[in-house]
Amino acid sequence: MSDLLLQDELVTNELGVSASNAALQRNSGPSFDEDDDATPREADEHFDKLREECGVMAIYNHPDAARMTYWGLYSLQHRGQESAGIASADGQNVNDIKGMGLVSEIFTDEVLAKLPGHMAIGHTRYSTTGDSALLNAQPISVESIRGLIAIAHNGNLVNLGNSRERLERDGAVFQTTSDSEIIIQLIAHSKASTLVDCIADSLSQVDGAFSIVMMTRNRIFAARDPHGFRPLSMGRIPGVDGAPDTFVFASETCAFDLLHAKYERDVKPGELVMVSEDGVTSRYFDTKTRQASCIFEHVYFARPDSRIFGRWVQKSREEMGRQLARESHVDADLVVPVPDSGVTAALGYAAESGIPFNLGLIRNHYVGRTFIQPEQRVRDFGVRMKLNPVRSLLEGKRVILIDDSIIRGTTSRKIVRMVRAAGATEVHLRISCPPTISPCFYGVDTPSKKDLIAANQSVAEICQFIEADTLAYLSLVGLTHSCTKGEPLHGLEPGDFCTACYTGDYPTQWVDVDEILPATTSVG
Ligand SMILES: O=P(O)(O)OC[C@H]1O[C@H](OP(=O)(O)OP(=O)(O)O)[C@H](O)[C@@H]1O
Ligand SMILES: NC(=O)CC[C@H](N)C(=O)O
Ligand code: SF4
Ligand SMILES: [Mg+2]
Repeated sequence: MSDLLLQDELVTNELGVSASNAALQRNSGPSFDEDDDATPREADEHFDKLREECGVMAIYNHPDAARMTYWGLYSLQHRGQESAGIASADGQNVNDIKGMGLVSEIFTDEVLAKLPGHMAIGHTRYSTTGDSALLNAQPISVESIRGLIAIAHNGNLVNLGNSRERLERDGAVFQTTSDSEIIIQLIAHSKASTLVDCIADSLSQVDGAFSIVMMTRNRIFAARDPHGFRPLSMGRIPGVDGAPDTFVFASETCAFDLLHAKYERDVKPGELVMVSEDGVTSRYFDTKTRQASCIFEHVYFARPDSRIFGRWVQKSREEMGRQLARESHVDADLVVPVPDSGVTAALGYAAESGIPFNLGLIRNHYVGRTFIQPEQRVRDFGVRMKLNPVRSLLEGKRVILIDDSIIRGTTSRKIVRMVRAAGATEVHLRISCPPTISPCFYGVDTPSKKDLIAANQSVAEICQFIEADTLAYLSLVGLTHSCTKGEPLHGLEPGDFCTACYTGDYPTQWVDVDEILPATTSVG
């Protein structure tokens, strides 16, 4: 038994926070059976659509632009599963088709045939402002004196103030209750002389997180907010036999691989890129703001096969695991990841500690992400439906479980019990980020403070609640180090990340958007 195990109170060291649970009170809180009273049918009836983040995609100069966008969105499905849409243009007309549900459910061959043209933009949505309804599905198109313009947005605006009322007084007719439409209405009502100036003018008026792609009948635009909260990359498919190249923009570079597009660069914070028949041009609408890219993209959201903010997610996650092993070692027989997002960090932890790695929990691939399910009963059932222990691996073993984060504590509590019930003699939990103590206002729908377990309980109390023998989180220094280590050329410095959900120190002023745009399906 390690020293860590013998300690019963919160242990804070230079790098991390940890706690042990030698005096487990296994009878405190609801019992396993009480937690599990949702039947499959009840759970199914209450199962909300999975909610993560939005994905955006754009393509310029391809004969089958809508189909390419479809494939790109398919790779970005993990960023949003509530609704999806594609708008295409052929130089004259813009058409769009949107629907509720998954990309593959909405876009059949027949539907894609109704989206002609060599340009397209697309979106997979997970709502943060405005409810999850067809009218808020994206791309959103608005007619202006400069023609029709369509937008797809990942992020969340925070300074909406009275801009919606002001625009309505100027004659804007809003079609949606989402924040994204404000950007496009500001463009349509800008007094600047050219479309590019109108866009730059609009983008410099809004604050918060926006990685956007836009399309007119003959141009594509891509832009990122000055903090660079959300990712957005540009890729290129070389033209065959002297034909012009195809340009692609996507939230994550994993979308490029399927299209045989080569990653070229990130759209920079505060940059507006335009692609037209004259080629690619770029300008900055803000150069003074400090970068604050979302570190949670590296911890949880993005796929490990994506390069985010100039750095492979796989590299960051593996290093998080290694650093976690250095900060909070515990003697054990087996390192077991909590799939999916815990897998890469667990590989790093095992490599650094020399403790064998194995898949002691098997994931059902037909159940998605659970942490933002609306009802506790459903979340409880969702975890059990999704993850199942491998008794033959766990029996008689001292197990270290590795997960990327604890939000409400639902997953951890279930998994620790599950692994113990499968015969593990000790269960130690290691988390590859610091305690999540504050909600996000920048496009990730983490719950309010009252539901974030680490905002209300100490690490020792959480350890007791989840019934682990010990619990330790990665330190903030360890996390930023893991996302920057060995990246001298393209990556970010530790200070270039937003870490507000671990510190409560937000890079922008924020307003609760629900107060400004209440979730309602009625418009006008
Ligand atoms: O403390 P909780 O409220 O339970 O939330 C934390 C869990 O939620 C996430 O997993 P999720 O199932 O959403 O997705 P994943 O398959 O990508 O890990 C995260 O990876 C944790 O496992
Ligand atoms: N998660 C997101 O990026 C959401 C985009 C936008 N705020 C919406 O609610 O539609
Ligand atoms: S608050 Fe957290 S989740 Fe939100 S942008 Fe900042 S680091 Fe990312
Ligand atoms: Mg998980």
